[in-house]
This record gives sequence, C-alpha cells and structure tokens, in this order.
Amino acid sequence: MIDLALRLARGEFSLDVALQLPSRGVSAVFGPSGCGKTTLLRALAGLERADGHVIVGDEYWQDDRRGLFVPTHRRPIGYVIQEAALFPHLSVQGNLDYGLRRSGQAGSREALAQAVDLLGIGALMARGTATLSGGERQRVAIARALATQPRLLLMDEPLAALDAERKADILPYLERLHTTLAMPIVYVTHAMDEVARLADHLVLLREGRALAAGPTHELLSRADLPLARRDDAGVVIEARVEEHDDRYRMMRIGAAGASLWVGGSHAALGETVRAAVLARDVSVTREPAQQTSILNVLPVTLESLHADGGTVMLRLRVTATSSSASTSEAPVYLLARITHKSCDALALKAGDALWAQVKGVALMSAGG
Ligand SMILES: Nc1ncnc2c1ncn2[C@@H]1O[C@H](COP(=O)(O)OP(=O)(O)OP(=O)(O)O)[C@@H](O)[C@H]1O
Repeated sequence: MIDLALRLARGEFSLDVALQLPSRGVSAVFGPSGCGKTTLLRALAGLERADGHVIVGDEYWQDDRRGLFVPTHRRPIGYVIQEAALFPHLSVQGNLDYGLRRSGQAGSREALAQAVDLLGIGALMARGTATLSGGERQRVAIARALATQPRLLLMDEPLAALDAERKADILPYLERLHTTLAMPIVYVTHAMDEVARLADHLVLLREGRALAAGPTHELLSRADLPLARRDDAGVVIEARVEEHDDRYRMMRIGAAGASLWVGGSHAALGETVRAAVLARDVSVTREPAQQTSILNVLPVTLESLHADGGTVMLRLRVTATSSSASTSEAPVYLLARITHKSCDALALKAGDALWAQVKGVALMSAGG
C-alpha cells in the first residue's frame, strides 16, 4: 500500500490530501486543470516539499514526525512527463544506457531488455531520437523509467501531447504495463477515456482536495459525483468472456450474474475483459420490450435518481439472472441518463424493478 498525507500551500492554491493507494495496478489522479494533480505527483516524488508523510510498502520516503525526508534522487521512482526529455544527439539505445547509468539505482540490463520488449521499441534502438514520433518518444521515455526498476512509477499526463491516432497507438502498451507489472503506477490525467481503459483505482481531485477515492468501477457508477454530470458519464465492468458467437463475431461477457453481448471475438473464453457502458446508451422500461433490436436487456433495480439540469441520472443495480452468479461477486451497476419527461411518464422511484436496455457496450481492453 502507498500511504500518503501531503499538505502544501502555493499562493492561492493549497493541496491537502490523505490517501491510501493500492500497491498494484494503476491509480489515476483525475480532475480539472489546476486542481493540483501535478503538484501531488511532484510532492510524492519529493520534488515539492509538502508537510506530511509518504510510505510506500514498508519504505518511509517522508515522515515529518521523525524529521525524515528522502530526497528525490534517492527515491526509487520512475517519472514520465508529457513531453519526454530525450537527448537529441544520442540514439534510443544511447538514451536508455544513459538513463540506466544516471539512475544509480538498481537498474539492470535484464530490466532494460524487458522494458524494451514491453514497450515494443526493439526496432528503434539505433534511431536518433529526433526522428521518432511523439508516441515512440513516450515509449522510449517509459522504457527508460522502467529500466531503473522503480518501486513506484509516476506518470504525468503521458499521452496529453499526442494526437488521437498516436494516443491510440500507445494505449495498448500502457495496458500491457498495467497487466504485466507488479509495480504500482500513479497516473495523472484529465482524459476520461484513459481512466476507463487503464485505471484500477481512481482519485478525484478538486481544488487540491480528494473529493472521492476508490476502485474505478465503484466511483464511475456513482451518480452523486461530478463525474456523473459529464457527457461521457458511464460505468466500466470487469467481466469474463463466457461465450463466443463466431457467426456474428460477438462474445457474451458476464460479471455477478449479469451478461452482455459485445462486438468482437478476440478474447479467449474465461479471459477477463473490461467493458464500458455510457449512461446515454442506457434506457429503462417497466416491461421487457418484445422484438427489439437491442441485444442487451437486463433486469435491474433502480437504486437512486439524481436530477441534473435537464436530465435525470438513474443508478441501476443489475439483478443477477445467471445461476452461475457467485454471491461473493460485487453487484454490477449501470447509469442511465433519461429526460425528466420520461422519468415522470414512467413514475420512477427508488426501489422499482425495471429493465435496462443497453444500446452500446464498448470493449476497452483485456482486464487485470
Ligand atoms: N509556485 C506557485 N505559486 C502559486 N501558485 C502555484 C504555484 N505552483 C502551482 N500553483 C498553482 O497550483 C495549482 C495546481 O497546479 P497543478 O499544476 O498541480 O494543477 P494540475 O491539476 O496538474 O493542472 P493541469 O491539468 O492544468 O496540468 C494551480 O492553480 C497553479 O496555478
């Protein structure tokens, strides 16, 4: 576990957070511009002097009660920023070698080889860094950070400087990091699609304070957080592949007795995948619709309604149908955004048993 409490003031802005982040997987720090994401990351790295403590596993990096503050260069961290600072006069190999020598930490040739393989940059080793695309530069920067075998990888908007195409190129590599590496990653972003694809744990930051923190799927399924007011509000569901329909190139995925058909058939039976369902793609009915083109119609219980400007956000708990559902699994939630008119026409109230019609399910990635 990473246990941190950090407080600092910079002019009008103050940071004051106390968080416990899991020691595996990606913890995303998400929030609007200026909310303190970079400041938090820099304080974790020891680049900003904040009051408080930082404990990573059993290592104390800062503990004010004992007057302990480990300087940045002695913290076993990898730090990847938006625009990688690579030496233009050195090749990719030269940059990686330099990074390894400079770190003075437990970096090793094997770790470097593994990182090169993981980031798929083997073919780029002899290239001058000036000839690399933005996405390739970031992959080199990430490999350089990993080669030092850090205890913690800090990433500050690593994809923000890339266009949509380059971003799509590099995301699969980040997903590989996420599933392959045991080391925790703290990942700063203001892009919801990156949160939905990569984050296991989520910290919502607002004006230097942690508004909420917890497993990504839990926070995304809450209708009371500012996330639910976004146009792209929706849930992510970690589910297992339960059936392939090769004729239509679709698969059925299941979690906690809820089952959904999604396009594509590349994941193997039994594999864990992550799927996203946007609130605007979910509607509700009192009776299951007959003869609908919508494949995914799920029995749900309406947990709560949240009026939000012109629309109403419904939080729905999927009622397990499959007999294989294990009772130990956390229930699956959906959000549905509907109009006030529809809400009144159906006379919806908390506790109602309804049917959710899911118009679109996006397969994000293989899960963790
Ligand atoms: N030295 C400083 N003096 C005064 N204010 C500062 C100083 N450094 C940072 N700030 C302010 O602290 C706040 C947090 O900045 P920070 O860069 O951490 O935000 P952020 O969430 O990473 O933003 P972005 O997404 O735009 O990168 C901002 O309002 C910034 O203007």
